[in-house]
Amino acid sequence: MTEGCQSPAHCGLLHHCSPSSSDVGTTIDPLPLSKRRLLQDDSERDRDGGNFSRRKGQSLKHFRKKSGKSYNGSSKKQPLPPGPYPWPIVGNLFQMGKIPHIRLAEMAQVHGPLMTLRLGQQITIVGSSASAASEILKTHDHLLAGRDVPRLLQGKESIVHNMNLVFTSGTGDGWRKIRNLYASKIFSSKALESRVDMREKKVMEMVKYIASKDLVDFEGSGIGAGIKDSVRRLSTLGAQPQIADLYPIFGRWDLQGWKKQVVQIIEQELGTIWEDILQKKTSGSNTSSDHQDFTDILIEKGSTHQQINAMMQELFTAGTESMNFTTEWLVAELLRNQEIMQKVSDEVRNKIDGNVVKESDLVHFPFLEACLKETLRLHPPGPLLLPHRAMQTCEVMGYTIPKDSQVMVNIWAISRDPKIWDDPLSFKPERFVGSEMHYKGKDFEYLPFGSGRRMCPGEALSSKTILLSVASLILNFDWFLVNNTMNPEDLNMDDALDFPLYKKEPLHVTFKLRHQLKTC
Ligand code: HEM
Repeated sequence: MTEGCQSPAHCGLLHHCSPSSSDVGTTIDPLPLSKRRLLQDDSERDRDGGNFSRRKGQSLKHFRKKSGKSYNGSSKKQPLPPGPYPWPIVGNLFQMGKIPHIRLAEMAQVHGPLMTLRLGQQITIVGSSASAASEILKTHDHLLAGRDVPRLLQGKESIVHNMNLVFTSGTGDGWRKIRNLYASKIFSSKALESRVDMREKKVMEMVKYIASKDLVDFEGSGIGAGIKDSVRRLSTLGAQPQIADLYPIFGRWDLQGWKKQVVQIIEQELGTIWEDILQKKTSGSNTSSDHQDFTDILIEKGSTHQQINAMMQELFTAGTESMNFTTEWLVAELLRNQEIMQKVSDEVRNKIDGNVVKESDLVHFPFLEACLKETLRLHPPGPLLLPHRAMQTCEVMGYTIPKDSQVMVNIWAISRDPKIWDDPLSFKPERFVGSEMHYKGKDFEYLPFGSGRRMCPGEALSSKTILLSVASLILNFDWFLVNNTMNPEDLNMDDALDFPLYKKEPLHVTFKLRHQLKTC
C-alpha cells in the first residue's frame, strides 16, 4: 500500500492522456482535460435543466453531501427533472473517443468515486473505487445487475431478445436459465475437464502452425477468418454511442445505420456460419465429430436454431477477442520485461520434458499465473465492465441512482489506484506471488472478470486457455520483436477501447523454434 496521491499529476493516470495517446480522429483537447472542462462552471450547470445551484468555490462533493442532492442534482426523493440537456455534454462522450476509461479515471480524481454523467437523456453512473465497486456489485447487485441493452436491440422483435446473456436486460428466469446452462454444460469443472484434450490439441496445432509460418503474415483462414472479422466489426460497432440511447425519441429510427449493420453481422454473417453446422446436425448428416458438444446438448434440449445461434455468437464474441488480446498483452509485457521473461522461461522449461504442455502441468507455474494476473490488472479487456442497468431506483453511498440508469465500474482506474497498489504502473507479477488476491470476484480492488450476478462466466476457461497457450509458446520458441531492432522497453503499450480493450499498435513477434517438434 502507498499513501494516497494528492495530485492527479502524480497519480500516474495522466501520463496516458498525453496528446500522443489520445485517439486519432476524434476532437480531443490536446491538453489533459482541465478542471474547467470537467467541472463545468455554474452558469453552464444552470443551463443544464437548472438543476444545479452550487455556490462558486463550493466543492462539488461538499455541495452534494450538504444539500442531500444526488449526483445528478435532483433531491434524493424527487423524480428526475425533465431536460432539455445541452449538447456539450453529449459532445464530451464523443470526445472520450477510444479511451473513456482514462477520461473517466481523470474525472473521478476531481469528482470522487461515484459520478453521474448525463449524456443526452441517459444517466450514467460511474463507480471508480473499490468501495464503490463493492456497493454496486455486491451490496446492491440484486438491483444493479440489469444489463443496459442498446435501445435498438431491445424489444420482442429484436433477433437476440432474451436469447443470450449479454443482450438480456433483466436477471429473471430467461437469463438465469441460460446462465445455468452455461455454468453446467460449458464452464463447470466437469465440462471443462471433458474438453481438455481438445484445448491441448488446439494449442499444439497453434504451435505447429507458428513453427511452419511467418507469424507476421498470419491472418487466419477458413471459417475462423470470417468469425474473426465479424467479431471485430461487431465489437467496434458496439462501442459506438447511439443517438437512440441518448435520446429515446429517436428510438424508432436507425439514424446511424447501426442496427442495420449489427443485424447484418449477427444474422447474416455469424448466424449463417453456425446455421450450416446446425442444419447438418439436425438432419443427421454431420459426420465430422463423434464428440458431443454444446450445440448437440442444445439440440437435444429442443432449442431452436435461432436460440443456439444467439448463444454461440455471444460465446464467440465475448470469448475470442478478450482471450486473444489478453494473450497479446501478456506476451508484450514479457517481451518488455526480460528478467521476468527469464524467470517464467525457467519455470516452464525446467519442468517440462519434450514439447507438449498439459493443462495438468499448469499448477506448477505459479509465476506464470502471477504474470497473467498482473496483465489483467494493467490491461483488463473490460475496463468499465459491460454497462449495467439499475432495475430499480436505489441508494448507493448515500446518493440516489435513478431506475434505468446505466451503471459502470471503472475497474481500470481501481486496478491502477496508487492508494491500493504499490508502483501501480509497473509490471510486477511478484505482487501476486503468495497473495490471496484473485480474479474470482471477491476482491473489489481487482475485478478483471467483474463480480456478482453479471460476473464473466468464462473466467476458468480463459485462464486455463491463456496459460496453456503462453506456456506452450515459451516451451517451444524463443521470442523476438520483429527484426529484433527495437528496444523491447520502447514497445508502445497504449490501449484503445471498443470492447474489449486492445493494444493500439498490434504486437509483431518472431517465434524461433527451440527444438524439433515431435509429430503426434
Ligand atoms: C480474459 C478473458 C475474459 C475477460 C477478462 C472477461 C471479462 C468479462 C467482463 C468484465 C464481463 C462483464 C461483467 C459485468 O458486466 O459485470 C464479462 C461478461 C461476459 N463474459 Fe467474459 N471475459 C473473458 C472471457 C470470456 C470467455 C472466454 C467467455 C465465453 C466463452 C466469456 C463470456 C462472457 C459472457 C457471456 C458475459 C456476459 C455475462 C452476463 O451478462 O450475464 N468471457 N466478461
